[in-house]
Amino acid sequence: MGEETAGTGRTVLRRVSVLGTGLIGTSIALALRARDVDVTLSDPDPASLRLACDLGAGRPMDRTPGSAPADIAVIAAPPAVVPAVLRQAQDSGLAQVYTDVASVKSSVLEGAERLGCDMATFVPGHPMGGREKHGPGAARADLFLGRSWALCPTGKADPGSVAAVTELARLCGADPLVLEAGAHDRAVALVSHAPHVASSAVAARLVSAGETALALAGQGVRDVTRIAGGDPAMWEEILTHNAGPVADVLREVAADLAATAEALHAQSATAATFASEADPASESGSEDGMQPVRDLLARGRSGHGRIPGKHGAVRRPVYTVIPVVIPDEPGALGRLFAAAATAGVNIEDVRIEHTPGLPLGVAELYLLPEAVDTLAEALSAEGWSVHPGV
Ligand SMILES: NC(=O)c1ccc[n+]([C@@H]2O[C@H](COP(=O)([O-])OP(=O)(O)OC[C@H]3O[C@@H](n4cnc5c(N)ncnc54)[C@H](O)[C@@H]3O)[C@@H](O)[C@H]2O)c1
Ligand SMILES: O=C(O)C(=O)C[C@]1(C(=O)O)C=C[C@@H](O)C=C1
Repeated sequence: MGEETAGTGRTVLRRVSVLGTGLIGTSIALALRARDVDVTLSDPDPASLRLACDLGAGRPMDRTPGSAPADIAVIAAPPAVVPAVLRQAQDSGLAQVYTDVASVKSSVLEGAERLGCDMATFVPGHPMGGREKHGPGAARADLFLGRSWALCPTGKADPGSVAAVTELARLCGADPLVLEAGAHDRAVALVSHAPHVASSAVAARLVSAGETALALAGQGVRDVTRIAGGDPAMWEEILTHNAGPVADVLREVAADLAATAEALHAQSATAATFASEADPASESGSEDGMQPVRDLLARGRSGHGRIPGKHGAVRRPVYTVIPVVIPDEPGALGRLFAAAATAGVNIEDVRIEHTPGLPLGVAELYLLPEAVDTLAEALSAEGWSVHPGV
């Protein structure tokens, strides 16, 4: 399970095996590679494995008989298969310590116990970083920077196993947090799983939205519905495995929404009466009717304010975005990237905003702040329409 560095109390991880090279497995592998850990990879989907290797996340696992066990094996597969993958990995002596990353913990632990897994070397985990995209192509080495990483060891876990998985989380830039599996599941029902359903419920309204409404979509609806873009099959699995706690939270959300809808319905009837009778004296009555709405908005603001990480806790690099107008024609993006390369500037990320029917689009280039002036000057000199600071 790795060695302990004398005097530091920290475990040194030299070799980690990642089973499942999707979004989370590949992101963990990339973070570990950046810390010079030797990473071996496996996935039943050869295309995922190949892409993860090509991205520099590690090398394919080679299980020749007698090969030394890795310090840790990370099972980064869908929740339902974790216990079986764990049992098989332990039977083959793949690693000294095992962890997983599934978004639910009680059902994974129950499954592992049921299959007779060795619970001394298994420390279930859940990194609280992710994206609405899946697969290795969406992976990022910085996905877990400044995020919590839940660890849910049972009483049977060896302290050395817990120390090794704690170090794994730290190497990925996360803050390990040890808690009991049931407490974890109730907590993530509140801060992750029910929010996902609420986001889906809002996004589902857009299925039958008219083109005019969609054309008016701004950042608000994009923020509220981003996570609804996640993989439905994965989320069905997560919700099935944490059904009770998620249902409890959703009942409370539904009660707030129902009370708000009721109050607004009554308000709209009152407003219609005002319009026909022009009776300002009854206005105070309508304000009282708005009390449930006022109350929800105030509680919502307070709850939002309680989310940690607003005061510098997140150490994720902050990129500066510079918009560049690009003609809608073949090769335009290639020329833009070539100009950045000539200027010696690395584009960290790029998004394209394109309005169908218009001959132009906007490429939003994500840069390290210190690279902005260099690139803006180089692109302007080549005649590009650059808009830093917009
Ligand atoms: N997506 C997120 O935001 C997020 C965040 C934290 C944790 N998680 C958890 O991480 C796990 C992986 O999710 P993801 O988002 O990376 O999904 P993903 O679809 O990107 O990747 C899952 C990978 O697991 C592989 N796989 C399937 N069966 C396997 C098996 N038997 N053995 C090994 N690999 C197998 C698939 O081929 C795929 O490459 C899930 O348990 C999920 O609950 C997801
Ligand atoms: O940021 C996102 O896209 C996520 O949904 C990530 C998120 C979350 O709810 O925070 C989703 C599920 C995971 O199990 C952990 C993290």
